[in-house]
Amino acid sequence: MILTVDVGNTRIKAAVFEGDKLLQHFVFMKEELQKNIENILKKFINTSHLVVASVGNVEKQAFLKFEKEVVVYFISHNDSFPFVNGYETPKTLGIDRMVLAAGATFQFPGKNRLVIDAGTCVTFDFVNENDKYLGGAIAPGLQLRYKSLHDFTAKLPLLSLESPKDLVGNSTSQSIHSGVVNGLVYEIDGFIDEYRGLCSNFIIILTGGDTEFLAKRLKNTIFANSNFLLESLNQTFQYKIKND
Ligand SMILES: Nc1ncnc2c1ncn2[C@@H]1O[C@H](COP(=O)(O)OP(=O)(O)OP(=O)(O)O)[C@@H](O)[C@H]1O
Ligand SMILES: CC(C)(CO)[C@@H](O)C(=O)NCCC(=O)O
Ligand SMILES: [K+]
Repeated sequence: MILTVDVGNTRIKAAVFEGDKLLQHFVFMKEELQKNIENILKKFINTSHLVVASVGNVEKQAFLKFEKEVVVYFISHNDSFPFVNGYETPKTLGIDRMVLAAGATFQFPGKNRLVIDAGTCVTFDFVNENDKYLGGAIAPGLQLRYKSLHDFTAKLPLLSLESPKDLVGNSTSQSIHSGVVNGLVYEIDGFIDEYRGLCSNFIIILTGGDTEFLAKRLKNTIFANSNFLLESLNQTFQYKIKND
C-alpha cells in the first residue's frame, strides 16, 4: 500500500492506494499533519511507502519522522515524467502541476489535455497530443478572490463561498458573490472555449477543492474528479519505480 500526500497552500490531502485502487482519502490542515499520518499508518499497517508532493511550506522533517515505519519519498523535478517539458522555466514549475500533467498523460493517451485545478490558486495545464507539456495559467482561486476583495478595500466584507442568486447582484454581498463565482465560472468556460479553438480532440479535467462547486456551473462538459491529483501522484510514483 502507498500513502500519497499532496501538500497544498491551504490544506493537505492524502490517500491510501492498493495498486490503482484508492482505499480511503483524508483532508486536514498543516497543524494536524503528524497526528493524521500516524493514524493513517496505524489503520493501514501494510503501507510500505509515503509519497509526498508539496508546494506548501511544510518541513521535510515532518515526513522523515516516519522513516522507521515506511519509505518516505518526495516527488521532485528530478523524477521521470511521461511528457516532454516545454515550460521555459521548468525548475520553477509547481510540482503539483507536473503531477497533474503526468496524470493526464497516463489517463488520456493521445489527446490534447487541459487540467484545471481549482484550489487556493486555479491552475491550467496543457499537455498536447504529442505528450508535450506547454504550460497554462495561474489565477486566484475562489477563497482567495473573496479574501482579496476584503483585504485590499476599506468597505468590502469578507464573505464565504455562496451561490449567487442572480447574474445581477442587487446588494453588496450579492455583487461580491456574482463577481467571484460567476466571474470564475465565465473565466474557466472562456479558457476552455479558447483552448478548444486551438486544436481538436480535447479532454478537460477539473480537480481541486472547488471541483464539485464549479463543475455543475460550467457550460462545458468536463471530467470532474477531486482526487485526480492524488491518483496522479500514485501513478507518477509507480512510473518512477518502473523507470528506475
Ligand atoms: N473545508 C474546506 N476548507 C478550506 N477550503 C475548502 C474546504 N472545502 C472546500 N474548500 C474549497 O477548496 C479551495 C481550496 O482548495 P484545496 O484545498 O484543493 O487547495 P490547496 O490545499 O491550497 O491546494 P492547492 O495549493 O493545490 O491549490 C477553496 O477555494 C475552498 O473554496
Ligand atoms: C501555482 C501553485 C501555487 C498552485 O498550487 C503551485 O503550482 C506553484 O507554486 N507553482 C510555482 C509556479 C509555476 O508553476 O510556474
Ligand atoms: K491549485
